[in-house]
Amino acid sequence: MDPISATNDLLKAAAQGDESLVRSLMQQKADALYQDGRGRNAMMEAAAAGHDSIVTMLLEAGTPWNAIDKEGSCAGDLAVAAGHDSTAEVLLEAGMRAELILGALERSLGKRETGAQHQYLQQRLQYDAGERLMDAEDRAVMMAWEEPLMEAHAHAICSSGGDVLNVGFGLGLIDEAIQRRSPRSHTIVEAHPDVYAHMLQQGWDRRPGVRILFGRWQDVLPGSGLRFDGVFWDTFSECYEDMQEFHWLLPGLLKPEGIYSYFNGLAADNGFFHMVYCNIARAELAQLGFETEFVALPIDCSDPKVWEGVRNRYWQLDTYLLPVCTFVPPKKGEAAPSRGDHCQAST
Ligand SMILES: C[S@@+](CC[C@H](N)C(=O)[O-])C[C@H]1O[C@@H](n2cnc3c(N)ncnc32)[C@H](O)[C@@H]1O
Repeated sequence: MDPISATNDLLKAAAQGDESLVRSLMQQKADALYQDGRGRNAMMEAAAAGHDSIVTMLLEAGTPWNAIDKEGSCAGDLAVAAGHDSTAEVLLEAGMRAELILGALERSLGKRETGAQHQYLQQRLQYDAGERLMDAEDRAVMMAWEEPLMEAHAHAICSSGGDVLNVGFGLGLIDEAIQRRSPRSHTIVEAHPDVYAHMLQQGWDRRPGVRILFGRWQDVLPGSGLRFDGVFWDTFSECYEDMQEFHWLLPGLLKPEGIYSYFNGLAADNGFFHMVYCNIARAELAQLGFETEFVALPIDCSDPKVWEGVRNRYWQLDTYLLPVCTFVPPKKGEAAPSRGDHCQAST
């Protein structure tokens, strides 16, 4: 059979779940990467119909877990939408494995964007009527629609009422929510000079229990000797590797049973990619001694008016998965987690 006919037949055989035909067509050089008029490849067809073994076969043949069709759905999205939980699980594990290996490879090659943060910190920022904080390139640094999320994050990290740390002030939404809970102390780390000036102008240095550390968390937290009961992390112009680096600091920043939470905007333009990243973060935090649960909160910011004039539409989902990570340090005699463990791609 010629490769074009074999490829067309592969799409049909994958949808129908005919495993032996799929295998035979692959041997006849059918193209598993081919995407038809709707942008669907054979693995997407198999995933939409819940054929786990064919999905596994096509993954092993090199089909990327994260190819998307013309509507922006990947194979995992199609499996989830059709209620095929076990198929979604196969793809979730494949996604985690691939991303962890990629991350480990990039780290070992020293591949990392470092200029973006430097550029951001040099830019002039603008507070738009308290509704949003914008950078000089029309990117929203923080937006008021996040207020209910910040309220929920504050609730999680202030549960013990003790010493609380927030990294990244932005609009100060979470800091207002923390203040309403009157913790014993409230430390805020902020790196941008315009945001810091705004904080001083608003009198944040005189608010009860507040200590402001002006500078990048990378510079002001390591070696500070500070310990907290609750920590929240929400910065801007930093990447997943920066977040990992922050996570490595956590065992030295949190008291036992302390709560850590972060703005969960990982891959927030696709539901399945988002799930993969939530699971990667959970697995990596587990290696550092954290038990993580995600609390699902409905969120609707789909009104186009919200995003008028904003270049980076950083949220596109209808459910927010709020991470609540409890620090359970290893008991005496148990091995302490290390940065090296964390880089394993086998979780
Ligand atoms: C998304 S906003 C935080 C919003 C905040 N959660 C709120 O409730 O309004 C991000 C903030 O982190 C600050 N930031 C960015 N990188 C930082 C870093 N490396 N260290 C400390 N602050 C940083 C930004 O200047 C910005 O004020």
